[in-house]
Amino acid sequence: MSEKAGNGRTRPSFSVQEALDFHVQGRPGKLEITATKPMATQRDLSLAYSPGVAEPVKAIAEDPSRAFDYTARGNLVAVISNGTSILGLGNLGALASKPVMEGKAVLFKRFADVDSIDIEVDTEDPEEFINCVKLLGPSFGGINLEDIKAPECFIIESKLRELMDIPVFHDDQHGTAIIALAGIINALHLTGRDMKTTRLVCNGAGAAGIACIELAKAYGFAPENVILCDTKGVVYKGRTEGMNQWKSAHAVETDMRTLADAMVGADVFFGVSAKGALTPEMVASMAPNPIIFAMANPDPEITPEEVAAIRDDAIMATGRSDYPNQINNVLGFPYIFRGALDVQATTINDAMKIAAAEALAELARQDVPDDVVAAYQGARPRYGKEYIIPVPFDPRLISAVPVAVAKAAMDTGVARKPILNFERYAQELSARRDPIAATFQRIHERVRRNPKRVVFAEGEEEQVMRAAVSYANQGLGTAILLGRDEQIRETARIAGVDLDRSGIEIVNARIAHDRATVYANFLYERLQRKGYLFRDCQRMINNDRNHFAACMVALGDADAMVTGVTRNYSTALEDVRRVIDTRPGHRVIGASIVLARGRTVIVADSAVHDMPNAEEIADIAEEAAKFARRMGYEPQVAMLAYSTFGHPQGERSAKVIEAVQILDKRHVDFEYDGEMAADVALNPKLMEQYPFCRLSGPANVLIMPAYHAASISTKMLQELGGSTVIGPMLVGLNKPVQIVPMNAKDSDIVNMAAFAAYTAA
Ligand SMILES: NC(=O)C1=CN([C@@H]2O[C@H](COP(=O)(O)OP(=O)(O)OC[C@H]3O[C@@H](n4cnc5c(N)ncnc54)[C@H](OP(=O)(O)O)[C@@H]3O)[C@@H](O)[C@H]2O)C=CC1
Ligand SMILES: CC(=O)C(=O)O
Ligand SMILES: [Mg+2]
Repeated sequence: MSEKAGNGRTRPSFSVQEALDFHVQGRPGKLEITATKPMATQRDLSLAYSPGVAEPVKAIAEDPSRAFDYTARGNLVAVISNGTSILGLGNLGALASKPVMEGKAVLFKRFADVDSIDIEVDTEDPEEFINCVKLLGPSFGGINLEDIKAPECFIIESKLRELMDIPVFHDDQHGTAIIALAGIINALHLTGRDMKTTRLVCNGAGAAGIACIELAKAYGFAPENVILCDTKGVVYKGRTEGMNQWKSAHAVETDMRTLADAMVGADVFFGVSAKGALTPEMVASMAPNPIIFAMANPDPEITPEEVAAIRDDAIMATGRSDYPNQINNVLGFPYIFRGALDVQATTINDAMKIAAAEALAELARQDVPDDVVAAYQGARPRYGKEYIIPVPFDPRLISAVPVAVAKAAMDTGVARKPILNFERYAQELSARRDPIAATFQRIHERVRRNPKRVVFAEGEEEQVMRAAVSYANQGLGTAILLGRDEQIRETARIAGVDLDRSGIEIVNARIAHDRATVYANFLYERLQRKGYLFRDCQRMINNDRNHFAACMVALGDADAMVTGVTRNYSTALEDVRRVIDTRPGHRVIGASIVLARGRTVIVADSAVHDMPNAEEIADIAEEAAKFARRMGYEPQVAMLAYSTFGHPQGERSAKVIEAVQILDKRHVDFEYDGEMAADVALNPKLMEQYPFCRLSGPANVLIMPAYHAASISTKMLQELGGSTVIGPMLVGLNKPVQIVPMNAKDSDIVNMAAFAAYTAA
């Protein structure tokens, strides 16, 4: 199910079971480790391990800084917790914190290409914890402490900062403080307030609370205007109950005793405490145009809906991704460490934190360019009440924040390896982004704004049901499960899938008589001169779900279709093509997207043409180039063969050479060349040996000389090369249909359904 959030956006939701299934699927958890060097031959082994490994060992022993050259240390951050304050869930122990820590580790990778590993340390004793982390120093380029409760976290962090020569950063303290500062800089600007006279109440005097107000004061808030509260109420001078030295440092002379007292007339509320801690009455008592950052996770101190019910002049932010204005440290830690690692900083100091906050605040004030709109669910946000801070998916963050952090590190003398050319650095940072993730996000967002009805032809299969539920839950539209009602419900019951929700329809092909006759007539019209009797068509409609589903799409009862898990690809394709034609002026091909080592290439034709002739190869190249553009890439098409520019000669290569000549005659509007071998197409050094080659860089579209080459190479890459292969996607049909591989997981099916919906007119 999906709910409406602010800004007219759809808020995807999920069930407890879905969250658990997400973690259990495939390899349990969210992380694995892959090698960056080949480990195939005896020589590889003797270089990677004994005896070759002795050489970097000796070099590092002589000069420790060489560890950044010869090991993964320079890009490796440990996410370390003892689980004493997991999100806002409390002290649930080291082991229970592992899903969060794995999550932080993968966010490091996803957003900033920082390698990261989680470490859960099973002790509540600060001394033991400090000793453990201190001894891990040689392994990492940085330490991200996480979800350690106050006040122990202060002792732990300050001691480790003293003991270690790499950045030690307690994310719940400084990450939160940095993002909150970024948000408050803009919120004050929008409400015309002066920081020096603004009254701030912070509820929560733990890791996040203390750090938030410390940074706010360092930036200009007057100490007397900042009131700190905890479970005992206001932290006032002279209070003895539940105090510690970190709270005492922020105690003020006041008669206020409760949060409710403090909130009267307050300009700003920071919540880093617990769900529901702020009441509507307290919000009502705040100053005009109040600023409310309810940052507790997973549930905020008060919801935006509750605030909106009381007053409409508030600037509202939460820690969650499903409301506007997410004040969450995910906006900070990946990029702050990226910048710190890139200059081999010895620490993350205040100047670096403030630089990060200012860079974030500045980004929200800039116009959102076209290629960034997708990150904002398709809406182009404008700096204002509902947009004071960028979203974590904003692709500009990776170049904006690390640059600011690295510069500040250099300016304050903590950078061991200065950046020499910041323009080039910003470009390198952008290249670290995973383009396909952004593409799929764009596809999902586009569909969410214009939801579609997708028929899932194999509705009785468990993974298909899960995909359908996820499709509907993500707000992508209506998922129609085709199959026997009884059978679908029984399988769903056993698998624990809840189908009784809006956005899911079950259609029983056998008893949907009214449409079945229409479909049979439609099919008979198409096939009567191809050797089919009416009876045959009736049978296909009644007994075969691919034909039924394809007719639904052909006749407008559904917008798009997904099938494939129960039948091999070519059979499913034959079924579909009996019902749906090629789009005029197009050619039906399969295009696979291969993601390998930060690179994305499109491979075609990976589904349809067995042994294409030259004309067909040229058509495939044109269709694949269009597909590439649709996916957001400017095509650079390599026409592949086993030969390169005429050597060695052979029959298949001759067809590819002819295809290139055909494209020349067609004056197509994209870069292409060939014939060439795959290594020449992909490796710029090899390409340099052919200076006349018309490609301006490594190819991103590879046209295979035949189906077998496409199929074998993509499947080998998937199985042996550690690459992700998406597809083949069917391109060129007149109606959107996608066929998934038989081993597709529910997430693959959802992606294909979303892609089919995206291409539905
Ligand atoms: N949005 C974001 O990016 C982040 C959000 N957070 C959220 O902030 C919250 C606190 O995290 P953290 O600082 O790490 O935790 P800590 O355990 O270090 O501190 C918790 C603090 O909250 C106070 N507190 C708890 N419940 C209440 C309540 N009902 N009313 C008033 N004060 C309360 C505690 O009071 P006392 O001292 O009296 O026990 C303590 O001071 C969590 O919900 C967490 O999810 C944290 C980091 C980042
Ligand atoms: C976001 C985060 O780190 C927390 O809630 O603890
Ligand atoms: Mg945390």
